[in-house]
Amino acid sequence: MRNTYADDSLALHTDLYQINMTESYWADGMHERKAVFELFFRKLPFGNGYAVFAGLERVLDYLREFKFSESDLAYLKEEVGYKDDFLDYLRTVRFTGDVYSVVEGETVFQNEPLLRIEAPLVEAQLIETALLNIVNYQTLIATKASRIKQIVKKERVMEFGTRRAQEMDAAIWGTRAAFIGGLEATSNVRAGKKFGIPVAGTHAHSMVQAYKDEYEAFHSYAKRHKDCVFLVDTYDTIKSGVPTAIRVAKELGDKINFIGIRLDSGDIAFLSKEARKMLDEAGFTDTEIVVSNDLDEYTILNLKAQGARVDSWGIGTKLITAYDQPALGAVYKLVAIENDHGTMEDTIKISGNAEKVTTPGLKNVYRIIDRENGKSEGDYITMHDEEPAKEDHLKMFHPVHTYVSKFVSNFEAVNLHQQVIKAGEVVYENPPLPQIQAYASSSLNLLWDEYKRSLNPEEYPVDLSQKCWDNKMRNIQEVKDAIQQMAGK
Ligand SMILES: Nc1ncnc2c1ncn2[C@@H]1O[C@H](COP(=O)(O)OP(=O)(O)OP(=O)(O)O)[C@@H](O)[C@H]1O
Ligand SMILES: O=P(O)(O)OC[C@H]1O[C@H](OP(=O)(O)OP(=O)(O)O)[C@H](O)[C@@H]1O
Ligand SMILES: O=C(O)c1cccnc1
Repeated sequence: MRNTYADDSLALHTDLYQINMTESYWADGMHERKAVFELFFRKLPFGNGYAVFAGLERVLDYLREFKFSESDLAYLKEEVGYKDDFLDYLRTVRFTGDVYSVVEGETVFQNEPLLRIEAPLVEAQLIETALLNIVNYQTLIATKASRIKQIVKKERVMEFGTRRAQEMDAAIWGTRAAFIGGLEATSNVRAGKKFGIPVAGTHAHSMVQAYKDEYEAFHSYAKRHKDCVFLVDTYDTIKSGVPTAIRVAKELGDKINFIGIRLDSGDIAFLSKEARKMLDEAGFTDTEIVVSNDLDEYTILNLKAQGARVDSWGIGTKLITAYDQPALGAVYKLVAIENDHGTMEDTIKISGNAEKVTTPGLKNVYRIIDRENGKSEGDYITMHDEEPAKEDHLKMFHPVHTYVSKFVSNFEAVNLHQQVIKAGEVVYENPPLPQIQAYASSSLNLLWDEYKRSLNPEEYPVDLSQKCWDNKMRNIQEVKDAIQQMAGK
């Protein structure tokens, strides 16, 4: 069974428990209490030394439009059994809060708030699932793309993954995230239309198979397409594919723009070197060799080490599905809530695992940049009312291994958060995508190379201010005292 609705909305793109909690908050009169949630991940993906934030554009669209439609409410009534008074309340819910976020393309790290949501409790609660859904995937793919681009360096990388992506939304938004991470083009035409990403492509084996002959296929392709990249590995790359491509290019001369060839199977290092020799000997020294076939940063690094002659990389499955780590694991945690008397109180989630204990209270995250060398010393998480830019020097220490510390002076402290929504109104205009991509690249330039290497990078410091640390310890102690008191009763 599949139902379609003219007034479909994304408000139900949430977990049932969010609506159940909303019902309790509403029934207990807590729904309007101001709550503060933070969205962050705990561990960098792919063993990488940094991540690239993406997803804000869709988050803003989602929050701007947030509203239960009549068919949503009818479904909740009929299928879940919520009562009319609660449904009448849900009908009025919009997102009216404030959102602070890092911008898309920002280099980000573990345990720092990427978004801070300050809103009435129900609103902040209902949006959790969708926000995580969006940011988890897009940040993961932008990071994977950036990793790949760090290895490729100057050659062009094209995103070829739509056919292998986890359904259509993932292909479209994954492509956008991949572009933010540094890819130059996509084969997905709809992503090109929707986001202005350059589209690019060659042709498939099926075309050669359809004509049953490489010469016929290349000729026919060239008749209608001036820019030609011929796929040369359908039968035999060296004996048939490359010589046929050269023959067609020579015959058609200026009538076509012979961009080059694509290799999609076999030993890419060997074949690319052989093909390069053949193309050069035929006088096509400016032509490009495009390669594809289950590539990722590891294979590319290896191919480069073997001296493969590649000008352009087409990357599908392993990028768009984040093949080696399919989840970022970002979470959304309550850090403060208004109490009965109308003042904000911190909240904490305790865990046996020190790294999983949340850091309570409203916080900011600053990038501490050394004024002398322009490089980033680390990120510094403060309580909301601290102003590290006004300090002469900062003590930065590891949030778990506190003995690891350093003093920094002559620094700039750049607040990574921008207010993107104010009282429900979007107040931030996302820059055009090429600008976001350029920002991602400049943000990465702040990092020393040690944090950017793909294998065993140094751990970038994400430290707490003394005040933040003391506040966390005080909150832990308060919870412990309360538990002890209860146990003693
Ligand atoms: N020289 C190379 N060094 C390391 N890996 C390579 C090299 N050449 C190709 N690969 C990678 O090896 C993997 C498998 O290639 P393989 O040659 O086994 O199969 P294939 O050529 O794809 O076969 P098929 O004809 O079924 O497509 C791919 O991920 C490809 O990118
Ligand atoms: O290998 P990926 O990184 O996932 O990149 C996408 C792949 O999609 C195509 O293969 P496919 O076998 O689907 O079609 P084809 O017959 O056109 O080669 C293309 O040739 C690439 O190999
Ligand atoms: O244009 C191509 O060569 C292409 C596009 C999608 C997937 N594989 C290859």
